[in-house]
Amino acid sequence: MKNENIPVAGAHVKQEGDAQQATPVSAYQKEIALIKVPFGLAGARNGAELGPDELVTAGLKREIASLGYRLTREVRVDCPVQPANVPARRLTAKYLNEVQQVSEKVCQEVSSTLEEGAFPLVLGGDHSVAIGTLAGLTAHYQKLGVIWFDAHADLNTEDHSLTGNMHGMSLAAGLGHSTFNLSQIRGAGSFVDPSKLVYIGLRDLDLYEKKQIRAMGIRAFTMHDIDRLGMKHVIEQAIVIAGSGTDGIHVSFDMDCLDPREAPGVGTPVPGGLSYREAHFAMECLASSNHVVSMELVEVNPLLDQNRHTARLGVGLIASVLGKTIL
Ligand SMILES: NC(=[NH2+])NCCC[C@H](N)C(=O)O
Ligand SMILES: [Mn+2]
Ligand SMILES: [Mn+2]
Repeated sequence: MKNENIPVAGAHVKQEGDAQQATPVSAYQKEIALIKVPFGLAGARNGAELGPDELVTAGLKREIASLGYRLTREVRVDCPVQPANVPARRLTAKYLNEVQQVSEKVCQEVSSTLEEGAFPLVLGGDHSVAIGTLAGLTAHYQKLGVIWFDAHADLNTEDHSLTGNMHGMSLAAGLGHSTFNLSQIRGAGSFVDPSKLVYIGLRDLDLYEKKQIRAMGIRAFTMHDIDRLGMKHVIEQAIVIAGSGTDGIHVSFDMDCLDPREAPGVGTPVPGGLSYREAHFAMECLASSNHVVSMELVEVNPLLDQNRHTARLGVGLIASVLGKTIL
């Protein structure tokens, strides 16, 4: 049930020779659904549940409108919050039931958005919200490419996680490695194809995750690779890997891929991350590739932020994916 009118972001990016005025585009390219997921129980610290509202306060809707997109739906997924003084039920996968509930709701919203022909923009929340996003996307797209911007690989399973935090397990669920995986989510499609998955920004991996990346042959551009090759080469390669022979690219953007000096408001900061321009440049290249079919931006933690810096940066990066250019 592939949508013929695949809504791609940035389709209106001005090409050389275009008139100065914004180029009119057909409506389907310019429809967007905002799916807010205020869920933070699967993260390492409190506060990621405040991310969606913070991004809106930082001007997200204004930015979307000024790029000429019509907001076709705006939903706030009803998410469980931690009851006071009740300990997590399991240590191997904390708040598993809650993650499952939220994943099903996110899956439904993403599916409906795609059926309507709009572009899903999912706002986390911690990175466990990606499980629901991937579930909804795979239901719609047979061959999904994924570019995962993150300091972390989020490949842990219940048996291998050292923390029990499920935001570190979302891709294991997407690939079908963990016991809790996409097949347990009502409405989900098939697992993500590891050969169509690309990491960008990795620099903090658990031993099991390193082994998995090697064993599966997953393409991973670590910070070392970005230093060595430059973001231009990295993002171009990533677009080829995730974009060729697929129905489109999903951009899963964990704000902790950025250097903590740029994005202090994240729950699991790791030094030595992407610069402001590296991140924007990658988003701009994704926009002009015309391959991006959905995006999620996660792990904005307003409680740890300074002057809304991280949320504002997040809004800017979303704008770049949606086609905002400097000139
Ligand atoms: N989405 C994230 N920020 N994930 C961080 C995961 C950190 C660590 N690898 C863990 O499994 O707990
Ligand atoms: Mn992550
Ligand atoms: Mn991360």
